[in-house]
Amino acid sequence: AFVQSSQRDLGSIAISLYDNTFLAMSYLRSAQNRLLHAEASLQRSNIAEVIDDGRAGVIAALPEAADDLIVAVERAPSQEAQLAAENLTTSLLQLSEKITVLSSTELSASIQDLNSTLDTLVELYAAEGFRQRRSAGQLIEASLRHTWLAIGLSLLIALLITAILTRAIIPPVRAAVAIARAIAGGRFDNEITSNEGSRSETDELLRALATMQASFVELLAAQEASHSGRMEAQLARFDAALSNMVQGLCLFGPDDTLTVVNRRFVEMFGQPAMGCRKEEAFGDPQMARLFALDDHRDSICCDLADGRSFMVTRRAVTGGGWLATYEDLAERRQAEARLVHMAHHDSLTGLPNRAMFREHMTHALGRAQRQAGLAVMLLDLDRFKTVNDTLGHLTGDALLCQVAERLKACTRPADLVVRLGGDEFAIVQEAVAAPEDVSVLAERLVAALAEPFHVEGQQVNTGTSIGIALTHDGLDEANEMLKRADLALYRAKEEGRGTWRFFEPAMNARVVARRQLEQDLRRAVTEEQFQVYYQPVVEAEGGQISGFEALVRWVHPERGMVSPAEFIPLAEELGLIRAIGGWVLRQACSAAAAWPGELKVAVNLSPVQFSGGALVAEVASALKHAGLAPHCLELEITESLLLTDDAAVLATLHELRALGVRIAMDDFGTGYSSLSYLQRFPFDKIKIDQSFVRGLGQDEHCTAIIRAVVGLGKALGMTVNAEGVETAEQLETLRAEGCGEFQGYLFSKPRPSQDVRTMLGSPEYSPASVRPGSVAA
Ligand SMILES: Nc1nc2c(ncn2[C@@H]2O[C@H](COP(=O)(O)O[C@H]3[C@@H](O)[C@H](n4cnc5c(=O)[nH]c(N)nc54)O[C@@H]3COP(=O)(O)O)[C@@H](O)[C@H]2O)c(=O)[nH]1
Repeated sequence: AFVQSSQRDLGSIAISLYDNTFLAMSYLRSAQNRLLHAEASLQRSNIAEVIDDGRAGVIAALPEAADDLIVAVERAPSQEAQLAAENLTTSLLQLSEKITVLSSTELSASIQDLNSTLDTLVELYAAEGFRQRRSAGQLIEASLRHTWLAIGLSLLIALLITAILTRAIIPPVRAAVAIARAIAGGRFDNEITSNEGSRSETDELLRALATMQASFVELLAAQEASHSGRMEAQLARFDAALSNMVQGLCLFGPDDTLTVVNRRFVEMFGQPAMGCRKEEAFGDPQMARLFALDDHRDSICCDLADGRSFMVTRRAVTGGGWLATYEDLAERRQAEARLVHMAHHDSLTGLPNRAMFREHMTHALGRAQRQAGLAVMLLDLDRFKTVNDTLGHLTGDALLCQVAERLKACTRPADLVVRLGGDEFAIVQEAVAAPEDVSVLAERLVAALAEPFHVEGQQVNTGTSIGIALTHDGLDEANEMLKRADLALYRAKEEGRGTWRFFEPAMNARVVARRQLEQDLRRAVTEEQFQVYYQPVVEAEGGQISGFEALVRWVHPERGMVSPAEFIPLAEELGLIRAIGGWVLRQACSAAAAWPGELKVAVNLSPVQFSGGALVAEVASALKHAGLAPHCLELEITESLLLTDDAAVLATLHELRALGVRIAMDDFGTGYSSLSYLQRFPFDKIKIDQSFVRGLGQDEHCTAIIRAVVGLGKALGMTVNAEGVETAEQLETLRAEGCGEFQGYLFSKPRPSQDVRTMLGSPEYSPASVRPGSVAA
């Protein structure tokens, strides 16, 4: 900084010398020259006596000299010089003013005075310039001195710093190198000390080394632990493998002493003395036979004195020694027998399976040719899928076991009861003298399975349908008989389940037709070949339409309109009902949203739609999408859904209710314990099954049942709907019994969506105005 300041000062002096002193002096010299020229021209004019010409030269020179002097004033190197220059300028200007009144001599004398004053002034400027030059020289010398001093000081400081750093850094760095070498050499117990809290590089380095050493120690400990853990796990696995071997095992070392025996070996032969040679392992010389194998025979059968037989297998061990395994031949035979049993029996029910059925049939058909006839019955549980879907597979399995027991209880020991798979059972009845023998058994079976089951504390109702095939031409074959029984079973199910049918040749065609229907239905779902029809629900009081029931129709491309009674059970069986039911729900909600007022729409739900857990969300989404108020949607469920006290079904019903939709019990009275269902859930509506309405006037029980249901509905605060009302007489009776609303052909058949407005526009749906026979088409 000092050197810089000196140089700056020197620079200023040099500039001042040039800009002020030298330039000012040059202007002074210029002014002097002008005066000298003026004086010279004055003298020349005196000599030539052309005085005016000489005076003219002076008049021109004086102002110019004054201008030069003004510059010299401005650049004066000191105040003294400046004052002198100003005085001279003033004198010059004064002379210039008096020039005309002065004589040539006076003028010449004045100019000479001015010249001599100018000389003095030049000397003054020169002296000032010299003074400045001298101070520049002094300054340079001082600057040089200071520069050397600064260099010397810097060197001293540098030496000092080097010494301090050397003392502070090198010992810790040496220590760090030694520690790093020790760590690299595998020593991890080095004592590493560093200055606590210090942020110096060496302390940081030492701390890093300490951390590194600690990490190595941890890593080694972890490796060791994991290695010994692996070893232990390996040993445990090895031990578990040895202990769980079904064969006995012993291992002799290279010195032919007993080294290892497994648990099974001890169970088989007792504990031998370990570390002994084979002759001494057991006290009993008989037992030495167990080790009597030589290297040339690797497998022998060894009979012990106690009657047991073992298959002994010997193997040489790499590195010397040998091991032998022992298999109890009696156990092997038992295991083989178990395998044969498993191959021929169903693991769930313990009944013979399909393989056993075939074998048995081969023999039974041979016997049938020689003796009396043979019947194959094929049984399928009714509503088993619903039980499985709603109550879960464990309940389904338990039900199948109970069914197996009942089937066995109904048959004779000579009959073979088989589980073919799923809910399909078969019975082979031998020594059949006449078809009636088979019918008697079939009837017994249907009745036995129609009785409620009690599974895991719940009552489950199922039933069975039976297809029967009889030997008839002596050329029968197991598969063919099964196929015929299957066709008969189809017919039994079609005819309402809970019944049996004998095979008839015409059934073949029906089954082919059903298979075709299955295919068509699958396509119908993808191509949405459905329509929703609407049947009005009429209020008893006032005869107004309060809503419509949505009923699906399948518009088959070739067969035309197919009844839901035909395809809904099939859709349930094929797992298509969720797609169809969801579609109907969305259509019905959208249609109802467009109806005037607060008309309700009732949608039928299949029990299958309750499984899978998506129903509530599906209903909520249909309502939201259509913009329909939840209380305008009524969901109809059937009693079959409540076959059991299934908590999940009830929870779903409560969730649906929480959405705000209404829940109706459809086909009421057709189940086994209809009344008890009403306890389980607070329905909004009960729909009396059509069969009771149809029975009015013919069967007095029907009137009694309707009266009871209406009374119950009133007591429980539920609307009672009578469906299937076809005649004015039925209507009158139902009205007299107090039914709240009606549905039936008497008012209208279900009709397509576009007819709803026409139905609503009809002058009156008042029961009084509807004459029997005036049913809308
Ligand atoms: N899970 C679903 N099931 C549905 C759906 N749509 C219909 N169904 C069920 O199919 C069964 C047959 O229905 P359908 O052929 O439509 O018969 C209904 C009416 O047409 C019929 N009905 C109405 N009034 C009368 C009458 O006066 N006489 C007479 N003989 N029949 C009449 O009754 C059926 C209505 O039944 P219900 O549902 O019990 O009120 C039927 O079980 C339908 O439930 C569907 O979308 N999903």
